[in-house]
Amino acid sequence: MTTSTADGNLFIVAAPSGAGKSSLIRALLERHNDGSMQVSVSCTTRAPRPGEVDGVHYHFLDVETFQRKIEENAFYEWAKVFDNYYGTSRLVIEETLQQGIDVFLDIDWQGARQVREAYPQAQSIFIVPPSLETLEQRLRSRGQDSDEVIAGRMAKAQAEMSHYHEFDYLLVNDDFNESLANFEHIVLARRQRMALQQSRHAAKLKDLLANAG
Ligand SMILES: Nc1nc2c(ncn2[C@@H]2O[C@H](COP(=O)(O)OP(=O)(O)O)[C@@H](O)[C@H]2O)c(=O)[nH]1
Ligand SMILES: Nc1ncnc2c1ncn2[C@@H]1O[C@H](COP(=O)(O)OP(=O)(O)O)[C@@H](O)[C@H]1O
Repeated sequence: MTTSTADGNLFIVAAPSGAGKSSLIRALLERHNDGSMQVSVSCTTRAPRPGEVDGVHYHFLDVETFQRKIEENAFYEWAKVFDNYYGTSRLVIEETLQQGIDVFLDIDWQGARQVREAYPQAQSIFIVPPSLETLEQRLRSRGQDSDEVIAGRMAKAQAEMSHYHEFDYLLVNDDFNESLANFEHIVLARRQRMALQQSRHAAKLKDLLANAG
């Protein structure tokens, strides 16, 4: 991907299912609803949960369509998670970043690896629950998955968590408001740093042009 200093920032947010990543991203976007941040809507072959809307929560695709998109190189990253395919649309990410908008990717560790390789300046945040018991309680309280699905997610949680060290930040989501404040701090600090770099570039360029003239 070609980048300019005015590009938006790319944030990877991963967590075991039920740790609270969707809730934290949603709450952050509600606090910054000025169009400067967006969450990427992934494509998936999993069935919609009750209340999930096509194009809002996910783009729900059949396996054949998903595989065709893989062949067309339409995904920035993709992975198989819990026996379903999930992927991030390349075009949407590139266009959104080029508009200077920050993008959040709610993806698993496999996707995070691919994004880091393609876009090393991406910031990655791993969210963990305070305990496995709490994780199970959250999956149950969400009330959207069957016992079988919850058991499968709990079984995979430890495998997902074993990748925490690949991430720039680790956030323990115990008290929600405290986690939200920490999450916001990470995001705003990155923005500030990039803005500072950009202004340094601008100042250097001005000097260079003045000296050349
Ligand atoms: N690699 C990758 N993983 C994704 C993508 N979208 C969602 N996931 C991950 O797939 C897993 C399951 O997501 P989902 O079925 O929505 O369950 P939830 O995490 O319990 O809400 C989570 O770890 C998501 O972060 C994507 O576009 N790419
Ligand atoms: N800090 C927290 N304390 C208590 N409940 C939480 C907290 N964070 C999230 N939850 C709840 O846990 C459930 C799972 O959160 P969700 O954001 O859907 O997880 P994920 O996107 O990581 O799968 C939801 O019912 C959510 O409201």
